[in-house]
Amino acid sequence: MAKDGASGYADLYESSLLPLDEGNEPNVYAQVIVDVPAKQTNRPFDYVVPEELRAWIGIGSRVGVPFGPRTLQGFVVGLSAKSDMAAGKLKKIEQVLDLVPPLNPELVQLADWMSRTYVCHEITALQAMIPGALKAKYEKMIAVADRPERIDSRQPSDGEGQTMLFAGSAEEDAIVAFVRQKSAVSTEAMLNRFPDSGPLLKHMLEQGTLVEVQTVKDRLQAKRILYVEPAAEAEALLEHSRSLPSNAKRQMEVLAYFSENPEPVPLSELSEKLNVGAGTVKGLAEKGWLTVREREVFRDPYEGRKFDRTSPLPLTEQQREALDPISSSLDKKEHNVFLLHGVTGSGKTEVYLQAIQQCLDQGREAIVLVPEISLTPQMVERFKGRFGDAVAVMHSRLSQGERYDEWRKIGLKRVSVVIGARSAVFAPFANLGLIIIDEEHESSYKQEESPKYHARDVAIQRASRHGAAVVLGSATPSLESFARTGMRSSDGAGNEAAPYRLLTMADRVEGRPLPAVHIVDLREELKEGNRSMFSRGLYKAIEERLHKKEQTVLLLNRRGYSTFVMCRSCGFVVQCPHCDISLTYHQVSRSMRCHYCGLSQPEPKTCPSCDSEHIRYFGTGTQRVEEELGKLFPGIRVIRMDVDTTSEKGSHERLLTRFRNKQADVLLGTQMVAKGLDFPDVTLVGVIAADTVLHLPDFRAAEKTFQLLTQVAGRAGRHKLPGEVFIQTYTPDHYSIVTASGHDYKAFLDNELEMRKMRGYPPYCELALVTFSHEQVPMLVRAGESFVARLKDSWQRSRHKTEADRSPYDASTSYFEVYGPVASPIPRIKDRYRFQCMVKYRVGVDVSGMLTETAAAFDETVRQEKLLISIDVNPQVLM
Ligand SMILES: Nc1ncnc2c1ncn2[C@@H]1O[C@H](COP(=O)(O)OP(=O)(O)OP(=O)(O)O)[C@@H](O)[C@H]1O
Ligand SMILES: [Zn+2]
Ligand SMILES: [Zn+2]
Repeated sequence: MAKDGASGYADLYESSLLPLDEGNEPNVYAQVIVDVPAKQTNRPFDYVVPEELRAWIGIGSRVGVPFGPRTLQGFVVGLSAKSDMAAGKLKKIEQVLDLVPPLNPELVQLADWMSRTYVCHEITALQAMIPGALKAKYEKMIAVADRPERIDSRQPSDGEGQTMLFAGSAEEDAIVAFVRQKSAVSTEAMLNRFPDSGPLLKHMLEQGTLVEVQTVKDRLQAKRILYVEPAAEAEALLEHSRSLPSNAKRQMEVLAYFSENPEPVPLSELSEKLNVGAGTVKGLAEKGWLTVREREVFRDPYEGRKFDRTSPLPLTEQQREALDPISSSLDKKEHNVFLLHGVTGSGKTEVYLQAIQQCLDQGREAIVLVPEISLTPQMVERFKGRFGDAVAVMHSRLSQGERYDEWRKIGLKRVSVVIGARSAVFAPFANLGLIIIDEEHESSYKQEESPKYHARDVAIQRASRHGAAVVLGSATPSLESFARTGMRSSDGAGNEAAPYRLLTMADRVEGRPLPAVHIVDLREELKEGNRSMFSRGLYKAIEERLHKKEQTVLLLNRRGYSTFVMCRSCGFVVQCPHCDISLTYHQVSRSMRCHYCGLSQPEPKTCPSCDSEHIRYFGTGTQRVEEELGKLFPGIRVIRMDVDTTSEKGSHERLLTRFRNKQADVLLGTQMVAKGLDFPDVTLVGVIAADTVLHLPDFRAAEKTFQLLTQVAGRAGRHKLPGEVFIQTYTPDHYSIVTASGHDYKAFLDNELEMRKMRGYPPYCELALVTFSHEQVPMLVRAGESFVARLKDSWQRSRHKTEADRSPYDASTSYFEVYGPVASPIPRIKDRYRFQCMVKYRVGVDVSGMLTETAAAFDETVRQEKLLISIDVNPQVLM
């Protein structure tokens, strides 16, 4: 058959299978990505758009399409007048799942970009953009075997059998008519209608008169409730009322009510208000005096909550200087990325709010991303307080229904601001003006499962297509972002064109001072006989707060719990001699290993540095801290906030509200207590052990330590009362701790950049991590080594290609190294061993392309040997 598109179209006209009218609309074909995340299906398939569905199908529509023997959900990613496929092979779209496409052309293009950038299937990217409620649910239904429609390449038609179709009994005819009328019927509905038809149905299915089809359903429907409204004017209602028998008191009351309140009211509300049953209302509806109808409602997670309206604050000079460039970028509808570096309490939120106001005034829309953990009522209040019902809120603690409804408000244009965690970056706005990412340094903006995207990069992609501004805000910007504000390119870091613009707010509002920070050397405490987890300084400070009725925040970071080995006498941490990261302790083998180079050595009995015997793996739990607080300060009221106490829905908020209402003296917790909280009476912050993050086997360990300490310190003294901070540590001289105590981001940056440059880590290069897992180690080693060899080979080939047309002076970007394979830091999960290799490269190298190509060569092994290969471009977690 003709491959050429035009003649393919002509073929269709002749084809008896697809009778098309003359003078058709041009968009007769749809390109559909189907819901099968596999390499073979990772491309659009052509389908015919039937005449009757044409009005409903657009780019971004969800459809049900026949695929092999099944019906699958798919996304329409293109529409065209031509198809390269042979006409006889094309099937029709069976269903459209939404009246309005849930995605738009821009998001569909974004999915394509994501699949190429993050090495994932396009369907995986598309699915990540819609709420869980819209993920496909498949249901078996019965349909009439409509031969012409069902004929396809797999099922050559010989015309036989069709003539037999209606040669059945009267009951068979009735069944066929019934099914035909409904297009498809569930077995259940069928047996309801024809109670004894079980055997006949089976026979009809076997015979081929009926077929079993699979249809696509939503997991969740929009919620509908019954509303009652008057069907006549007030006068007429009262007249009807007078015509009722005198004992129909209830009915009279209802009519009287509607004569005064003509607006529709939910049936349940009416029943409650007037104390009448549904029967009374039904009686009146049957008389034609009232109308009862179903209406869609939104499940509102903030229903009944009042948000006091706020108006814009007069800006401080620093806020004004930060807002101006954003403002003029919005004015020009230019795409720009701003990095707003503002110290804790400098009033970044007010800058966001006023920028959003301007964006809304332009008739454009805004997205605000915040880390899940700081999506507290306090944060929501600030946005709802300023923009009221124009705000939708999306976070994971909403029920699936609530999430779906908040999301639907976007498509229905009921809201123009979305505030949410990572996935809110996909809010299907069509006219975006501004995307704000608060606490931009947070690693939770990176999704750890496929698609392994970073919300910051996705936001910038989207904004560039909309001519929108992006504001990345933080008191402790990530090194990667800061580098993009224009570090000298001779460093090799950042782009010469400085893709981000830096905006700085160096002071807290109203001249409030940053808190005074004390570093406490825990080795000294031990020397002086204090074996408690509280230093004398911190102890006294807590005691003082209890006395003054002020509040304390205590941070205990449990990340890295028990995994590194440290000397309690001198603070020495056992490190890899080749990689400058701490070795990870393995309890089972009592050994320590390096996860970058594979070095392994036994656990030391004494400290290699000071010979002390107090060397062991390190860690403390929040529960133990709570117990000790109770012992030291009898009667102290502690709120403990960690994974154990916050697993229940709403518990996080409840705990914070209790703390805000001063029902506790101390808020003790993990990283959760470090971010975004703004409580006026918190004047003391204590960090139990600052070292826990510092020694993680992660090149970002120092950066994370600095960020965490700066953020948690920033909770103290944000209002009238001045704050004080105690950082307890075994490594008081580490630059991340020293610079954090001085609130000195620049000094930290200088130190850290030096380190990164020396060791070759971002922002001096980019990373990609490939993790292999399998039940058997030899298999892994073989696969890993062969993967690395192929990848290097792919690089050699592509380098020769690109170097041919590069000027001899430009060698700077040509950088590509592969390290490993070595065992992963978590060497076994669920009985599968894990190996990894790390790729270091510079921007300009198409690492995603090379990884895709290399991985493709392992398809067979992956399938036959159950080998798993996971690719993470720009990983945040190296485990
Ligand atoms: N222009 C202003 N005039 C008076 N008060 C202000 C102004 N701007 C902000 N504030 C107040 O200053 C406090 C700190 O502001 P905000 O919480 O926005 O800081 P932030 O920069 O986001 O800090 P963090 O990074 O610690 O979250 C808030 O209580 C806020 O209401
Ligand atoms: Zn020691
Ligand atoms: Zn090493």
